[in-house]
Amino acid sequence: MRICILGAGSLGCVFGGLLTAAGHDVLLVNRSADLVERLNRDGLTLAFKPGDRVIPVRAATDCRGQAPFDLIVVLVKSFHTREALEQARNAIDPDTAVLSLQNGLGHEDVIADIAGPASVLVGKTYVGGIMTSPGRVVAGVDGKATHIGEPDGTLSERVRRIADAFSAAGLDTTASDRIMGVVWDKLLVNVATGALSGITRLAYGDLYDVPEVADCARAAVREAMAVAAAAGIAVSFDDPDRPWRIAGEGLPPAFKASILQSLEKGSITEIDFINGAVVRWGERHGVATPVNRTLVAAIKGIERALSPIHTP
Ligand SMILES: NC(=O)C1=CN([C@@H]2O[C@H](COP(=O)(O)OP(=O)(O)OC[C@H]3O[C@@H](n4cnc5c(N)ncnc54)[C@H](OP(=O)(O)O)[C@@H]3O)[C@@H](O)[C@H]2O)C=CC1
Ligand SMILES: CC(C)(CO)C(=O)C(=O)O
Repeated sequence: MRICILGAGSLGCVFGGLLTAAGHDVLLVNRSADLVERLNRDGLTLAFKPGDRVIPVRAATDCRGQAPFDLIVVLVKSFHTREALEQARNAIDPDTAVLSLQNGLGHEDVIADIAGPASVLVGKTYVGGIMTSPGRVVAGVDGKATHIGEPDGTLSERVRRIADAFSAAGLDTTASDRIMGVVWDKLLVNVATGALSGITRLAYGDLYDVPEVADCARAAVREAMAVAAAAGIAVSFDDPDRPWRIAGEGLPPAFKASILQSLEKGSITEIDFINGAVVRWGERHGVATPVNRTLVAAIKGIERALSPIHTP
């Protein structure tokens, strides 16, 4: 398959590296010329528990001159999606599937705007990646599932084909007929810990030690579950404690949720797509979301206090 990883950062490199190693024709796109040069010169190093694996990869700073891809996997941060896809327009044709594996809600609308509704695939992943230096990524793949699907839940041939290709590459992937439920399951996990990590500045080891934080996390998840129910979306959890627990499962005590990582880099965060999405969906469906609203306000305030934020 001809695949573009749009936003080859921490997570994109894990998917791009493993799909390249499995024999697919993969282009890793990252706007950093320095990173692209290193990847083309030295290959990508994926660090797994048993040891490092160096994978020769093909990288570029954009999609200029590229023929249309079979699949584009969107893995820029949520606030970069529109810009990145606009820049990749020439590499999208009616047969190109565009799959977001980003956290949060709302990416599919942006993809549909630019690539057309027929291109849109929906996905979520529990795979993790942290780029520890340019071109070296610590990968968390074992036991971490990825789910992809058509927005309407159809188990199409293309979804099955892509899921099979990902699984054969070592990325355990399911073709899902309830992908919107899967999307909300992951949203609940991010709602539980993301904003609270950013506000408290605590890594997971400490975050889980503060009972008041746990109470607040469960309250935020409870609101999001009420919104999902009002919207007719069936999530897998009935206890708000589960998403809170799952967020930290298998991660080292020093692990920091991505919202905290963004703030520590001086960047804005994906809060609008996570707790912010719960607030917007709550307004749409008549469900009050005061806890999520407050978490959004606090993170927005921190982003402002850290300004001048680097322009993303
Ligand atoms: N990392 C993880 O473990 C997980 C991440 N996710 C989700 O995956 C998405 C990506 O996260 P992550 O990999 O951590 O983020 P990263 O910031 O590590 O990677 C995104 C990369 O995209 C680059 N980029 C930004 N704009 C463009 C553009 N226009 N064209 C090409 N490249 C661009 C960024 O460059 P620059 O650095 O200059 O901004 C960055 O290197 C997010 O939605 C996140 O929530 C989901 C599950 C786990
Ligand atoms: C690792 C996990 C699941 C929870 O922190 C995450 O998605 C994030 O930090 O954004």
